[in-house]
Formats: sequence, C-alpha cells, structure tokens
Amino acid sequence: MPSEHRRARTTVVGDADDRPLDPTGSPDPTGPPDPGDPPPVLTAADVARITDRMAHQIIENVARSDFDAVLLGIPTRGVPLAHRLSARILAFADVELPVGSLDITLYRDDLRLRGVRPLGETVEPDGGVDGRVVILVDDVLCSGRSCRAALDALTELGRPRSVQLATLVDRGHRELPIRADYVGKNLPTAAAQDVRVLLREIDGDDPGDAVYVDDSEAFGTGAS
Ligand SMILES: O=P(O)(O)OC[C@H]1O[C@H](OP(=O)(O)OP(=O)(O)O)[C@H](O)[C@@H]1O
Ligand SMILES: O=c1cc[nH]c(=O)[nH]1
Repeated sequence: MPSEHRRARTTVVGDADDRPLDPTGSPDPTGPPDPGDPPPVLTAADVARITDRMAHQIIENVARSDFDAVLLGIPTRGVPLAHRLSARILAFADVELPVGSLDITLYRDDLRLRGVRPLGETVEPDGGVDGRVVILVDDVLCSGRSCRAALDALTELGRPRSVQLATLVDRGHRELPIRADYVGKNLPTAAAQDVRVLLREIDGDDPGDAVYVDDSEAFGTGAS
C-alpha cells in the first residue's frame, strides 16, 4: 500500500450509486500500486461516472434557483471535486457555476485532539455567497463534524440563501444531525475501517483516481 497516500475511512453515497461493488475490482488502470494490495472499491472510471451523475443532480436542483449557485470545496480533496463538478455542469448544461474553497481548520471542534495542521485556503467564489445557493463539496462524509465546521466557517464569507452538501462518499457513522444533498456512493463500512479517496490533482497520476477501504488495524492509526 503506498504509504505516501493518505489513509481515509469510508462508506459511499447517493441518490447514490448503490450497485453492489465488484469484489475483484475492475480492470481499470487505476489498480492498486502493489501486487498484494486489495483492489479499490471505486476505480477512476467509477469516480468519473459518479461525478457525472452528481453534476446532473445538481443541475436539476439548482435550475430551480436560476443557477444562482456556487460550489465551495472543503480542502483538501473537496476542492478538486468542486472544480470537476463545475466543469461537468458546464459541459452538460452550458452553465458555469463559480468555484471557491473554504478552509475549516480553525472551526473544527477537535483542533486540540488532532494536533497542528497546516491551514487550507479559503477562496471566495466569483460574485460571493450572499443570497446564493452554496453547495459545499467534500470527498467523504463520516461524523459530519467537518461539515459542521464548514457551516461555521461559511458565516465569515456571507449569508447564503441556502446551503447544500455534496459528497463523493458517505460512509455513515454520523455524530451530528447532518446529511448530504448529493451522495456519490454509500459505502457501508465498519467504524474501524478507513476510506481513502485518491484524486489525481492531489495524489498524482499513479495510481490516479481511486477509493480504497482499508482495515485501519493493518495500517496503524486509521487516521485519515
Ligand atoms: O465527516 P467527518 O468525520 O468530519 O469526516 C470527513 C472529513 O474527513 C476528511 O478530511 P480530513 O480532516 O482527513 O482532511 P483532508 O481532507 O485534508 O485529508 C474528509 O476529506 C472530510 O473532509
Ligand atoms: O476521509 C475520511 C474521513 C473520515 N473517514 C474516512 O474513512 N475517511
């Protein structure tokens, strides 16, 4: 298993793609880097297909608001996902939703538990957030604490008309009353497992996009 890649925990989402996963993985080139590694639960082709479906769902929904919506990625991997969704929405609907990013580090309720972390970047989307539909984008939804922190961080940017949440994977294990409006894949997982999302913009082309479910025991802490 490539130790340089982040270990994450998960279960994925939707009007989610709930088709059974192929336990043997797929022949997609996004295979595990080491021969002994388990295959990814989602390959690059799966991630692309899921992203396209989420883009269509967002189009259907924000059309009701005259597309007065922005996508705000939560660092780290929510940011490239937000850009991908915007690009696919442009391709499908010929509408360009502005993209920004929202650093939540200082709003987390576990700052002391997690130790020092570098600050991420907050980038206000073109036109700001006031009075608009803000779609928070993240790669994994688990406890909901990151989303809660994002809602607090968002108050620094303005007062949206409404806030929605899009996540590539919902692994359950919620600790707060938070749900996603757009779920790529529901991945039921044990609490001790980690869902690890790799995206080529952050993690490079080798192996490229992939989602793994790891047994945290096998990898030490289980921290993402
Ligand atoms: O619902 P939660 O339990 O809060 O978990 C979800 C969050 O955890 C991961 O981020 P992480 O804090 O590991 O930071 P990273 O994105 O920079 O890796 C993931 O990217 C989500 O943002
Ligand atoms: O990225 C993450 C966050 C929480 N839990 C996971 O399994 N992965």
